[in-house]
Amino acid sequence: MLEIKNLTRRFGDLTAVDDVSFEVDPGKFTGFVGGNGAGKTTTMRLVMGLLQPNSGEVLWHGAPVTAADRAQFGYMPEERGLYPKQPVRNQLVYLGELHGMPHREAREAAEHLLRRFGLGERMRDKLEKLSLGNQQRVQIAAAVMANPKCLILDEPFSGLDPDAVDEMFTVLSEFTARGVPVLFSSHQLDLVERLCDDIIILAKGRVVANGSVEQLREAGQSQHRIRSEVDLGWLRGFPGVQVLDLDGREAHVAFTDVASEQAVLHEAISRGAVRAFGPTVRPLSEIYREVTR
Ligand SMILES: Nc1ncnc2c1ncn2[C@@H]1O[C@H](COP(=O)(O)OP(=O)(O)OP(=O)(O)O)[C@@H](O)[C@H]1O
Repeated sequence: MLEIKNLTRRFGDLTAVDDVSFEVDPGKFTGFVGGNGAGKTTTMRLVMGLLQPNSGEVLWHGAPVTAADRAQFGYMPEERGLYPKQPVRNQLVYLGELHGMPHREAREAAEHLLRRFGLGERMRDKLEKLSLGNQQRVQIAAAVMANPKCLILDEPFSGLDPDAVDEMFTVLSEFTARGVPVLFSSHQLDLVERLCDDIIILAKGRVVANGSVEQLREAGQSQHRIRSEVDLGWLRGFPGVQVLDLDGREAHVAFTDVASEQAVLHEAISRGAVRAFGPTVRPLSEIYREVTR
């Protein structure tokens, strides 16, 4: 397990990462979400030891992370690490060798990955000759090349079309299935909601929400949709109910307690047939707006 404990990093007067703590559990996809400048990249650089914290620490399996541990992490940096003018396969082989793989093994692993990513025909091409989406695939291949024990990926899915996202996710799932913790940052909330087990939301350098998608939804205000055969105007002013949206026979409401939920249901039935009554699934984008406000 990767633990980020009370990390703080300042740049002059700016506190880019402010007492940030969270965990990335084995075998889990943890999405790291936050607006521009929230501190995601800085946190990832601190995890990788590319920046030093002003305070706080990073633990790997309960002990302070070492250079040897980090050498076994797969990292996809924001600035991307590969050379545009070098052939794709050579770069992956070189990376594998840097991580201690014998040449032959590195070459086999690189070729296997590139074929897997649909780039079998492009192995000898310079990176810059590939489309942006394919360059991104190669960057992901580089991060997973040396059988990483932990993956730290800065915006791995940006610039990928939906099919490519699913393809990359399938590849990364092979690592989580083996217990590898994966932390990835993203601006694409719908994608994070769909792919992640856990989510960390960062705003102005601080963690403002942390948990599974279900936990975040439950922690927020619970909303219900009601559809009736008669007008629902009576909901306005009903005790324990906040009307969020009302359109004749259909309403979105929030209950302040379980008792008011039952009271409204009884009242609705007494006034006419109720066609729908149940909690609505809130999109992550809504929760995000709430916690980053
Ligand atoms: N080396 C640096 N020197 C000075 N300020 C920095 C440095 N690196 C980051 N910052 C500042 O720290 C804050 C957090 O930046 P960071 O890149 O970590 O955010 P982010 O969440 O990754 O944003 P984005 O989604 O835009 O990439 C920003 O205000 C940024 O300008």
